[in-house]
Amino acid sequence: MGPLSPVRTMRLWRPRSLGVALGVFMTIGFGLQLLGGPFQRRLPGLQLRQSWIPSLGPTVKSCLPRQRLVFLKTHKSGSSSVLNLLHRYGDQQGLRFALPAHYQFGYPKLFQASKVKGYHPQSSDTKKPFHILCHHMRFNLKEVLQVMPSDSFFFSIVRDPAALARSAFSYYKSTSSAFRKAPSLAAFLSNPRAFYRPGGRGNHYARNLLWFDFGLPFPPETRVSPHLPRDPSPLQLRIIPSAAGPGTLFQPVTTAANSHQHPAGFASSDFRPSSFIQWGLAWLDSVFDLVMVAEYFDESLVLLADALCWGLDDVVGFMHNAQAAGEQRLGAANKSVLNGEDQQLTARARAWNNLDWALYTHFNRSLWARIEQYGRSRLQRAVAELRARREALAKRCLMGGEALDPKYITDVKLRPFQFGSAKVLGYVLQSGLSPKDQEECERLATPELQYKDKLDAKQFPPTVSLPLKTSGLLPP
Ligand SMILES: Nc1ncnc2c1ncn2[C@@H]1O[C@H](COP(=O)(O)OS(=O)(=O)O)[C@@H](OP(=O)(O)O)[C@H]1O
Repeated sequence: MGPLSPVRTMRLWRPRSLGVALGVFMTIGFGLQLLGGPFQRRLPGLQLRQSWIPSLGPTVKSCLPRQRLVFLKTHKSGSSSVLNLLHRYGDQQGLRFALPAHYQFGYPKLFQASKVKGYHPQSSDTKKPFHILCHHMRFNLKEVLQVMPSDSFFFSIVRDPAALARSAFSYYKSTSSAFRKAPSLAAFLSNPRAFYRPGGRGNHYARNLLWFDFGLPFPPETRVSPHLPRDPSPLQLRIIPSAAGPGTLFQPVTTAANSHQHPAGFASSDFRPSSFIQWGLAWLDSVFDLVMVAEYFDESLVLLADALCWGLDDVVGFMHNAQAAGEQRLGAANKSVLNGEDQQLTARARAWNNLDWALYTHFNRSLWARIEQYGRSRLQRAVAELRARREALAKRCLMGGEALDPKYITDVKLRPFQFGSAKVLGYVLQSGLSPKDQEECERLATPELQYKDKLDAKQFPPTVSLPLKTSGLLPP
């Protein structure tokens, strides 16, 4: 490997070295606190990513589409819907995917380059043969850079930990020992310590799953605050009027006094992100070019298309991997007025997943800062256009125009993998589609596992064994 550029060197701060740095940092943290102001601002050299400049508008096309991508597919956060658009784009453009031998890269272990099918150690960025790395992993930058060029576009997605907890509890009920013992999510969150043991089987699904997937080290004091289950500051959720429709979601409200510092839930000093967390977030900022927010999925897609210099048609798609009762769960987390029980559950889930809540609010803020840069009304127009195209596609492609219970999906190519305690919804195509529409609609509706198999077969075509010349071995 040639000399490391400062950017690459800094990016190689992997979790273990980060952990040591964090330990040192925490010991001097108090002194730094005395300097006042957010610590992040005192690390000018740490911001490694090129700062993002929004494009000038639809008429000015001065960029080249980016085709080297690392997508950290976090769990239960809308990531399968993103995966579908990556699969489609890479498939149509003939790009090479860094694929796992099965469906994940040794998860929950940290990502290892050796788990990539067809990987051979490469000496330089230019020789790296893959364009897209996007399947489930626990992020490990050093190993990712063995497979992908360091100037790849790094991105990921986060979701409100309360919605994520509802989704994960139902999906991983039998996988996590903590969830398995709990009769309900409400019972679990009312006294998590009664069920949860750190390091217990599958228990990374039960607490701070996003933080885990991002490969960050856990602070030594990862334990329930003595104030739990007291709720953090009263949660208010505001519906954004412009985001009407099924995708209508919320923006955590901040009070006027603290709007630039602490989103709702951090207003209480108990939930102020510690310096440890701040450091982890600053590190992620230095690595990831964009972190999407599931609650603002369409807004995130528009920003993604802009950052990648892709068209809207490249990012428009259908929702994948929704669980049958998911809409109620999603609704519960996003209703403007939550009933007492929902509100308590939401608050408890956010407090229990305190690291994820810090991640989520951090990236929610970054997204909104980016939206401001892009221009709110310009974004609204693009989101409306995206939704109109999605609706038109749904009408053209889908039986019933929407996701259906798997009992209706008889085509194995389209039936989503069923797991967890709720049904996973999928799609049935309209009959009588033209061959062109059939192909396009199938791409949009294909679940992630089947699409991965298709890409795998394309990249690694089965070797055809040559017919043997010995006629004696051939059947008569
Ligand atoms: N576009 C969009 N916006 C908001 N939310 C979305 C979106 N697409 C998928 N989802 C919801 O994300 C949940 C599935 O997440 P993942 O695909 O990451 O799950 S998995 O880890 O790959 O199994 C799953 O949540 P639940 O239904 O609550 O389980 C999906 O409904």
